[in-house]
Amino acid sequence: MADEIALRRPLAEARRIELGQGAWLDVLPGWLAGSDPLFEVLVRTVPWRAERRHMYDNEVDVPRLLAHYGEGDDLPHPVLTEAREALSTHYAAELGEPFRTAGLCFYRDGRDSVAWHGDRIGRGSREDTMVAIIGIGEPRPLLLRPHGGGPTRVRQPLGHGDLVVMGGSCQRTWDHCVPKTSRPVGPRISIQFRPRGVG
Ligand SMILES: O=C(O)CCC(=O)C(=O)O
Ligand SMILES: [Fe+2]
Repeated sequence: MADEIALRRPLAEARRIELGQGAWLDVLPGWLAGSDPLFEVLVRTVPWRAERRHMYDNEVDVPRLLAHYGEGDDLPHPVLTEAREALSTHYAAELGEPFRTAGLCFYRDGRDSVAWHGDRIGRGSREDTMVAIIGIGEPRPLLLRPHGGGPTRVRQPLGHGDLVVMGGSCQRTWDHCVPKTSRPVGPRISIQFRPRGVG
């Protein structure tokens, strides 16, 4: 059933990209099947809110819609609970704790974006940790470069059920962003799972 919403590949098939400085990126294209029907459910049912605030090191007004699910909150679809549990199991030894929170971002079109940053609110600024992201809807590239600037070193498209996991020192030694684009692009939702105290 092409439209069934389910995880379809073992996480062991993820490919690891060593970024250097103790940072890495695991990539698993098409982890989630049925991402289009899931997208429709999330657009309709998630309590999206617009947010203008300062976040991360230096900026930013937030040109995208957000929703946050803390520990113990029910996630907006059971497949997201399954995904969080599968990630917690697969990375248990390496991470040493489960993924606990979920942040959802809705990029309505190419004007929605997130500026260069590391997830350094909390423990990501001091410790190795992991942030797992599933992209659904239209792919938008996640760019990575070493913290402090310089050219983009990785450009990883994320959409239609693709998974990336940023790990090791990635949040403090590297920055990531989803740039604006003037190309016509459809909407995209990003789902990020993080351990306790990582933001
Ligand atoms: O949209 C994405 O895939 C990345 C989002 C992100 O980096 C964040 O919310 O911290
Ligand atoms: Fe981030």
